[in-house]
Amino acid sequence: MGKNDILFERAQKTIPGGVNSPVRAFRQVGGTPRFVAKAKGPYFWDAEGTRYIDLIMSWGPMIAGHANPEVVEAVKQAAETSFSYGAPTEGEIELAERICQLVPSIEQVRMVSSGTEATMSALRLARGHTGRDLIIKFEGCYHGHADSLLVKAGSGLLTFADSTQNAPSSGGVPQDLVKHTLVLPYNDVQALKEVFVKQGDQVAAVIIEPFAGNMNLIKPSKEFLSTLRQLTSEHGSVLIYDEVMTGFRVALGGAQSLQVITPDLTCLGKVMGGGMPMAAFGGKKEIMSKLAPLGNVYQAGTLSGNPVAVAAGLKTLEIISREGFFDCLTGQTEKLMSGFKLAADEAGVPFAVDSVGGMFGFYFANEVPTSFEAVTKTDIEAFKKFFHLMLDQGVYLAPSAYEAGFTSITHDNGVLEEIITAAKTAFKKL
Ligand SMILES: Cc1ncc(COP(=O)(O)O)c(C=O)c1O
Ligand SMILES: N[C@H](C=O)CCC(=O)O
Repeated sequence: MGKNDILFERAQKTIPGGVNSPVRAFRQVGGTPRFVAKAKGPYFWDAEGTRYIDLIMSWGPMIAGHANPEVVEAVKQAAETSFSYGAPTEGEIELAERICQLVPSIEQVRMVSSGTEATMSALRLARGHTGRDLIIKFEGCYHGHADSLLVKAGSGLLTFADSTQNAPSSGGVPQDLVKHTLVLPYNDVQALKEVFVKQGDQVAAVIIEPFAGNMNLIKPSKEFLSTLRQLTSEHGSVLIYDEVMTGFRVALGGAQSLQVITPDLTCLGKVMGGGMPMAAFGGKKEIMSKLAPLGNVYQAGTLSGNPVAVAAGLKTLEIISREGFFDCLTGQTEKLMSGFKLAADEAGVPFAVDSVGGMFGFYFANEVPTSFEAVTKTDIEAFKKFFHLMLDQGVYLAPSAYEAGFTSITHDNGVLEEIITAAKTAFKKL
């Protein structure tokens, strides 16, 4: 029994399932989760001292590489002055100003401590603003674990719940609570139009992952997005871009800058906190001013705008704003995916790849899927084998075929070469 097994056994005694977030438990792929001891750049080392190339990067945040020296220094300096005040700081203003500058659809922003809080608060705000109850989400999208969003949800829910039913994907969520949540297939223009014809004047908000990353990576069509923007505008519904994953990861201005769509509200998280518990939601001033203490929509948090997280976030945003950062990250991610594709082709394995900025998806299928239904038809058994063959060679992929992958600026050519060499071996053994 190795140290990881020993730790997993020990963890399961005091932590449900041995993990503090379900997808870490390797439920889809089987085997023992790696317990991380330390990380640097594109690598982490587990409790047994084995080095892995990390292609999850904390599920997105570590875009500047693990333990980036500049971010570490900023955090150290902030920590010297206390970890939290529960009172406003100048750093929060700087971060808010920076976010508004980088994502122009955001005129005002409120900071929270997790992506779940961001989407939950954005929905409450949208409902308060419109005076309507109904929300629309899309199949396979995950927006955190707020009750009303746990219907046909992606990410970990796809590996342990039946997310095909129009019922809560989680126990403990009353049917009554999700009756105000309508779920539509991603990329289905017709379904969207039909709902708006019938119930458009009841829709408070439509929330979407603008590049879905919680059912592997699925991209929206241009027509789908423009219809979405048009219908929500026509019917006075709030369009919420959940950019917790894509914000500051697919491009400096997020998915909305690539798609040239202006949402009413945007949710951010992950990269904006540089790996610290930090997230935000923001958008039109007209809507944001409905929030307490100005308006009657209540939202609060003891640790919101935490100074140490703000320092990590500000430094990370500074790093990713440097010239060439996103060109380099995007190029490296594309190179990684074409390396995978070539290796699969050489081995005669049906395989498709996609990427945007520092986010990627690969599929054991002949073509890139465009819906949740299509993702479920990919060869999950082949994925599981591939995952373990890569892990055995020191490459750490997301332990589920329903998650996107993430690179960082430290995934340089040498690192890519090592991953692609491992992939060649893995495809040959499949
Ligand atoms: C698109 C999206 N929204 C919301 C969340 C929830 O964020 P958090 O895990 O920080 O609560 C996540 C990730 O978990 C996500 O990927
Ligand atoms: N897919 C999730 C977020 O992006 C994975 C993170 C988690 O829930 O632990």
